[in-house]
Amino acid sequence: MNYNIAIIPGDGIGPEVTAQAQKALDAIADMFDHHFTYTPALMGACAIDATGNPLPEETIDICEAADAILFGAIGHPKYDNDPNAKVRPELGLLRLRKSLGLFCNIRPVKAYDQLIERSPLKKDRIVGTDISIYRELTGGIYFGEKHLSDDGQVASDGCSYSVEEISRIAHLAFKEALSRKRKLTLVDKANVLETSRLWRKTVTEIAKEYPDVELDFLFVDNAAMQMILNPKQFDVILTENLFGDIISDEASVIGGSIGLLASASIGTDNALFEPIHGSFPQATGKDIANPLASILSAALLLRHLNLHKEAALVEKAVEKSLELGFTTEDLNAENPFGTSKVGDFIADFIMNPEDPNRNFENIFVGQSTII
Ligand SMILES: NC(=O)c1ccc[n+]([C@@H]2O[C@H](COP(=O)([O-])OP(=O)(O)OC[C@H]3O[C@@H](n4cnc5c(N)ncnc54)[C@H](O)[C@@H]3O)[C@@H](O)[C@H]2O)c1
Ligand SMILES: CC(C)[C@H](C(=O)O)[C@@H](O)C(=O)O
Ligand SMILES: [Mg+2]
Repeated sequence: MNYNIAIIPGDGIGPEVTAQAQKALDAIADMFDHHFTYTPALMGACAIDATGNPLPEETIDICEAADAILFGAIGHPKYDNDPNAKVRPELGLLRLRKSLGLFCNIRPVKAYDQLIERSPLKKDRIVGTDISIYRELTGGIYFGEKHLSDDGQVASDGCSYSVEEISRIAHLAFKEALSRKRKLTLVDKANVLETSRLWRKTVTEIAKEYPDVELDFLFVDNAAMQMILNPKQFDVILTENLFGDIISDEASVIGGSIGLLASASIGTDNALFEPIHGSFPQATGKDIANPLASILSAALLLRHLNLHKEAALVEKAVEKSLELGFTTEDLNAENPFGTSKVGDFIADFIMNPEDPNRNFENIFVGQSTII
């Protein structure tokens, strides 16, 4: 089959990790006789440099025409450190999510057995953790009215949600729970925020349509603590935009590195796949960033295209790399492998799943470890 994939590498480590995900997709194409046509597109600081606009019109057109979008990361310190910047790379991503209607961001979190000893958290707390975070992505405080007073002394960001915005992601989260352990936790701040009270009311109403799903509620401050104290209690978490952003970075510690956390941003007509991490500017060009979040995002992309066998093979390759310690320095400080070497390993495993040792020697060239 032929698939048209838009590729947005972005800034910082974005292009490096996306290149490894592309290697994995190319290997899948070879193995399963698919054809992936990649159309590159600009977004973020690189797009500002090239066009003055963090999200050029052409990028939206390319994404709308694609079967799926693979995105790396955006962001640059020159904007992070300048509160007066008129235009920002992040605006590109926010506008893309909004204009493609990518309202549902799914962030799977798991404790890989192979990495249990690498997590900074105690083993018995995290073994078996498997959470699916459903983060609302096109509403809330991210998209509310912003204001800065003329004298620069007062600023505000409005937060609003409609029943419709809450309902459409809530239904998807309940359906996900039905296919898992049948538990859904709504994370909110209903003791303070009007928007959170609307979330509780709406989700409680929708729960009547899913009697087999156990629904519970946690205030976000407590949820942040429970995530570290007892993450195994969670199955599906449903939450609004800002809380989902924060709680998913926190949850990534369970797995051992944010460099492992993939995500799918789903809308009615489009879908975009991206690591949850940012452009990690300190690592740019050093070949040290973990590419597995991007590679696992490519696996989610394959699932979206209904290529489940293919996705499972990519996931198996990732698990093998974790098992052998074939990983970057965030997971393997003693004997780290480069970003591109990890990508080579994954592609090689995909092409030789029955004989994974075949090309190890080539890949290990220049590395002190011999497995
Ligand atoms: N989706 C996105 O594009 C996205 C997400 C978050 C942040 N950002 C942007 O990225 C820039 C940097 O932000 P930040 O430093 O807060 O977040 P970040 O995710 O880029 O990095 C935070 C820390 O996480 C670790 N990390 C991140 N990615 C990693 C990887 N692939 N492998 C190994 N370790 C990794 C590093 O220790 C790093 O210092 C900012 O401009 C920010 O706006 C973009
Ligand atoms: C870069 C930023 C706008 C973005 C967000 O806050 O959604 C990022 O942190 C993420 O998690 O994808
Ligand atoms: Mg984030």
